[in-house]
Amino acid sequence: MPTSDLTSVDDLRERILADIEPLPAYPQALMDAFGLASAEDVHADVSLPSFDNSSHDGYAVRFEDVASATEDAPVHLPVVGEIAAGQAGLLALSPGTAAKIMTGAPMPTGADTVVPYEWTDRGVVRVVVSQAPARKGEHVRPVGDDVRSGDLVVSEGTVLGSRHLGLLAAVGRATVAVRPRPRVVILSTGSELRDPGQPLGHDSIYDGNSYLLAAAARRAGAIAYRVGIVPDEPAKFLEALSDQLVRADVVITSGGVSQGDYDVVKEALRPEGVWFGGVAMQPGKPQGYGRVGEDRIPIFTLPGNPVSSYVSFQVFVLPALRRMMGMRPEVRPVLRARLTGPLTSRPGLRQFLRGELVTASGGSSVSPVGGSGSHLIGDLANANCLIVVPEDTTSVEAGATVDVLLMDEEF
Ligand SMILES: Nc1nc2c(c(=O)[nH]1)N[C@H]1C(S)=C(S)[C@@H](COP(=O)(O)OP(=O)(O)OC[C@H]3O[C@@H](n4cnc5c(N)ncnc54)[C@H](O)[C@@H]3O)O[C@H]1N2
Ligand code: MOO
Ligand SMILES: [Mg+2]
Repeated sequence: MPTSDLTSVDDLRERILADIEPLPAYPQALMDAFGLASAEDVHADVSLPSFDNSSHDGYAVRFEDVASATEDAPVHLPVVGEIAAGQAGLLALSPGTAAKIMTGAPMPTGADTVVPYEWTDRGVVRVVVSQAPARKGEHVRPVGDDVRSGDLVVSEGTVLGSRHLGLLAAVGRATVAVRPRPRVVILSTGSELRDPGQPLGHDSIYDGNSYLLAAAARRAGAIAYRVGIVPDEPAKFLEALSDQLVRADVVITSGGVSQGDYDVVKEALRPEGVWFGGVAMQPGKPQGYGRVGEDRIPIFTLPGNPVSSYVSFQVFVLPALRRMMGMRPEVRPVLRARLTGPLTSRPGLRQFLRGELVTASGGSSVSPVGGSGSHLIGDLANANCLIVVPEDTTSVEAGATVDVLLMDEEF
């Protein structure tokens, strides 16, 4: 197939993303929302802090009462009470008095400043203050200093990590609207495939792809159902597929999409209206995408070569899963690194070569790992990045800067 007949990587990705919608949102208890995207803009119902409180253990005072305190001319104040965190304490502090106050405890009205213990004799009945605060309000955390009631605290699409869950709890939210993890069904096609742990004939190979794809889906945040192996028979493939559709938000198949006589996926799904075609990339040239079954479940039919499956997942499936979860489609930063040696690339195809990225203070460098063959899963596992060579580039010199995408576990 001449490269002019191929669909571009970006066109297919955009077509897929235009077809995929976020899954419906539902309210989720905070801890179970970890790692999911917020499906709402959350505004604070309270301010943080919600009352003026002390940042130090010490004495609540009026600034003017202690402003002159020095080591040589300390100020003496009667201690009229004590306020710990969680205790409403004194209602009002009269001029010329002090109240013991603990970190986080509410400031009594009338007091505007806190003198830490270290600047005093820690007196119980009377306190001797031998250092003056620099300003009124020192060691006091005023209402709304951090967050004001009504502020946007988490915006829609934010992937909820520890910081966000901590903040949501801090403003009193017990639940947050999220989108569910997509349920991804994974089918490997190929009569040559065997399950790991089973005996291998001279003409059979182990099914690596369903593990690769299930792990990649799980890493993306999805729930992966690894169905296993389906032989190269259209009727059996369609039967296995229809059995699985009830529990699928997405289906991924591997194998059977190229030009071969037993390319079962293409044969079975083309009549169903699934699109099959060549994409201007290597690995991952033969691709298919469409919808199947009564519920029109999105299906990605990835090529069978293991590296092709991996790259196709990263380029097409991952952005789609992220959109379903209400996340921005791209997750990887595109890094730039200096190439340690020259490389060549096929014209008209975007090539994803395996590389080893080394980051150093003087800048990052990247070296190709292994060859460009789509079957080289050993090298795929050893690499830590993909070097992306654009369609119009056929050679890159040593020392030139290239785009690099980190592998799944590396970011
Ligand atoms: N005449 C042509 N032949 C091929 C072309 C082409 O354009 N013209 N394209 C090649 C490219 S590029 C790719 S990629 C592959 C895609 O093949 P299929 O998607 O049809 O996959 P299969 O034929 O079933 O298998 C290809 C290869 O991968 C191995 N495989 C399959 N499934 C698994 C699995 N689950 N685990 C591990 N390995 C798997 C399979 O044994 C084959 O070696 O087509 C080229 N051919
Ligand atoms: O596109 Mo295939 O994935 O080159 O081997
Ligand atoms: Mg084939």
